[in-house]
Amino acid sequence: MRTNMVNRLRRQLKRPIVGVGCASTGDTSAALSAYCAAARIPSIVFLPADRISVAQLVQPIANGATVLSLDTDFDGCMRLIREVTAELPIYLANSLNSLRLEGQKTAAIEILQQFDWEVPDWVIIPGGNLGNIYAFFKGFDMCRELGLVDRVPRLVCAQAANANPLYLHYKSGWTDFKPVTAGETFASAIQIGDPVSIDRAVHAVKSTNGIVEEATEEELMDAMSQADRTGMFACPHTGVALAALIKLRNSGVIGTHDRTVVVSTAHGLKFTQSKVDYHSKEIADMECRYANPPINVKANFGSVMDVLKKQLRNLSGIV
Ligand SMILES: N[C@@H](CCOP(=O)(O)O)C(=O)O
Repeated sequence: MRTNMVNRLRRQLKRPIVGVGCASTGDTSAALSAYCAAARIPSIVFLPADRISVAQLVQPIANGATVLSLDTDFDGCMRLIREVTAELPIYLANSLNSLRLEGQKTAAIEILQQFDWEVPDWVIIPGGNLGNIYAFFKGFDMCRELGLVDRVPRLVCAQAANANPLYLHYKSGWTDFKPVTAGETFASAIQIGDPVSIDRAVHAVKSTNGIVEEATEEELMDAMSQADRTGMFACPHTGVALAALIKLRNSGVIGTHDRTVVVSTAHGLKFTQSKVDYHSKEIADMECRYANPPINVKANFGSVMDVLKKQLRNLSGIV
């Protein structure tokens, strides 16, 4: 977000802007409140009560934002803040704001730069409000227009099966878009049924010969946990994108030698509860096949040795 631009608008507009606002499932609100605090601009965030993690809730609170915890889902928060910002001089920073996308698109430029300007074959992006996929498209396409690269990657939008309006639209052959009521998902930041950037996302997918894929709760939690086993600490939304990668690889759509980037949208530390539930195998109807629960052991040498010998036998078969 360009806070210098907001500060300029605050001074120059006939009706000066008094603050910056967003509806959020926890990540936009964290970024917005941090930058606003640094730029000394008041921030106002609308959050769906009891639908975001404690770590996500506490970030805007700590940064001094005005936090409205609303008894509705993200789509309800989004509708409300659009109504409110039509009345009050609050600058709406969600992804329907084209200036916001200008900042967001730089992630695509960074990918190309880090790949030494060699275009990856695929970029997989978790999709909720759908500004992200359009911003990536905009960044890649700008680099193509500038002649920095000669093509754009194929984009994959990965949605949770419980909140999959774009996936359904794609599967229907892009016939009339229908918003859905988003069901509960561990990928709570993309628990969105009526995305504001739907048209832009459709444009991004179509223009890149892209794909929309979905992941069930079990698929996304397993994929996240598999990634963690490699030393990452992924969030459930990244799990959705990784599950899409696994599915597209298994079906042969993504080839063995295709260079694929998976976009990770949040840090796993914001979602410790779902990881704890997974590793405790406390999720109904989920096998949790990569669970790694802690072992409770009596605090004496004999008990510790017994457990370790058994464990090492299982791990290496040599003790
Ligand atoms: N996942 C987002 C939802 C807000 O959408 P955007 O339009 O600001 O991208 C969040 O973290 O709040």
